[in-house]
Amino acid sequence: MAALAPPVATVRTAVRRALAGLTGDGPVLVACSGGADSLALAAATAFVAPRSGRRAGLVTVDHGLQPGSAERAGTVAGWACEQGLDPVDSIAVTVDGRPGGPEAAAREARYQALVDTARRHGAAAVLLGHTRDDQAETVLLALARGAGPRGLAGMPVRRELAGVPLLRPLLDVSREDTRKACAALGLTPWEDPHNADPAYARARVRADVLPALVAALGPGVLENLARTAQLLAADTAALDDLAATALADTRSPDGGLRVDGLTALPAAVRTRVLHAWARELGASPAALSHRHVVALDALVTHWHGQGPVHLPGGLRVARRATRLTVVDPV
Ligand SMILES: Nc1ncnc2c1ncn2[C@@H]1O[C@H](COP(=O)(O)OP(=O)(O)OP(=O)(O)O)[C@@H](O)[C@H]1O
Repeated sequence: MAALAPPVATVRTAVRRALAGLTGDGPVLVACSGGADSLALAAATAFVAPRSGRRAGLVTVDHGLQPGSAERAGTVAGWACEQGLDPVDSIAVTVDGRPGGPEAAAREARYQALVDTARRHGAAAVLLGHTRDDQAETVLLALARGAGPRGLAGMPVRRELAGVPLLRPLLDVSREDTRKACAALGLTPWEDPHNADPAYARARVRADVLPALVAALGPGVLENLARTAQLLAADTAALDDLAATALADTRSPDGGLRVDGLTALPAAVRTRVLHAWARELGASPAALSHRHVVALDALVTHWHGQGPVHLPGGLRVARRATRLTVVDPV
């Protein structure tokens, strides 16, 4: 018997670990674009899942944004059926008419389709193919825009969207290994032209910045960036827990927040409380910025009678005596 190529074993081990932590007995669905990362993930899942007593299927989304996208989706779905993956779905989505740029609109449509499909099949989880290299890129992009620990924590290994667990089993696996695993299995990945398009910041980081970092600082730099994300994810989760408790403790009966309770908190917890409260009031997370939270915090720590703080969504928050409270829009 031919020896198993090490990258194939690496990807299978990562998938085995992810499946071991799952509850519920529905199938897992691999979200597969046909690119090297999610193709290697799908091949590994087709091998590992049945041996772990779990059904595995695949979903591929056709965004309809590039010529030939329907054929690509059909090829991926056909391959998946040959691998014994079941169920297999190819979902066409409409990206036009959604808010945000084309990339954000495509992502939103894709996640919606993935979650809808998972719910339809009662899936235990959706598996995404993000790798360690994707995580390193995410951390660098977050650093470049001055993100806080939440941004630097990168993409989580697990999160829930509309009640569906989304897992990223390959966050510790390099892109080089997913490519090598595909080659060892005789699979030809689809090359997404967007990945090489210098119009996108992520593509420029991938093509220019990461290779320069590796050349200057050595090959360990990608693993180190991903580790930074992991460490910050743990710290962020702990601070979020503290903030949730503090938010409950500082609420006043009218739904506002007590200034004395806020003043007693460390800044890292207080700003999280203010951020969480603003979201709860209806400020959209995408529009709520560091500047808004700093202005809310100043109502607590640098009070000199200043006027209300304007938050996204037309909300206004003012200090009234010893409370922060929502005031009527102008
Ligand atoms: N069209 C799609 N259909 C289904 N899943 C997708 C699609 N596009 C992306 N995904 C999922 O999202 C993950 C991240 O995709 P993205 O395009 O951001 O990264 P990538 O590194 O190019 O991944 P890949 O090599 O798998 O295409 C993919 O690995 C896959 O799990």
